[in-house]
Amino acid sequence: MLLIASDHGGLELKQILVDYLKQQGVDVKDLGVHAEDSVDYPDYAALVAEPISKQEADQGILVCGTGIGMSIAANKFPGVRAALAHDEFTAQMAREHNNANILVLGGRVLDPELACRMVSVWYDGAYEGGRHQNRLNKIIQLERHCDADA
Ligand SMILES: O=C(CO)[C@H](O)[C@H](O)[C@H](O)COP(=O)(O)O
Repeated sequence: MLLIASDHGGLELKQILVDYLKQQGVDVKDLGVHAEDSVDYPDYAALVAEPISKQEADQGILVCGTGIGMSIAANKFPGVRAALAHDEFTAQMAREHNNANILVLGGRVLDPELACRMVSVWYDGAYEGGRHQNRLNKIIQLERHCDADA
């Protein structure tokens, strides 16, 4: 199951991505927004990031105007690796090197066709592990360190 959510700035692209993912046969759960009224992106980042942090879901997509706010908010959740991608290369690396469990996109910056291709390379890609796992382990250590200081 792939979770997806946006704020109002990402609504249009999110709807395109939901349709695209369904066409591709992906089991996608749309957690909103469903209207153009102004909302606060941290509320929607949490709807996707919290279940992933709790290991109740594996991966998700977040969309806001630039992708910046959603990335900042989602990465507050332990175990979440939310990657803001701008093109096919960064989306591919987000999977292969960072094993990003959330892909973040900017609805006001990306061409929708490009965004669909980015979602595909990330979703269908494979994490390379190896030297990259050492780095992800260090991120886990950083989370534990911050937890211990709290
Ligand atoms: O959080 C953001 C930027 O980092 C998102 O792009 C938001 O969608 C954006 O800030 C919303 O802006 P608005 O003027 O309230 O529509």
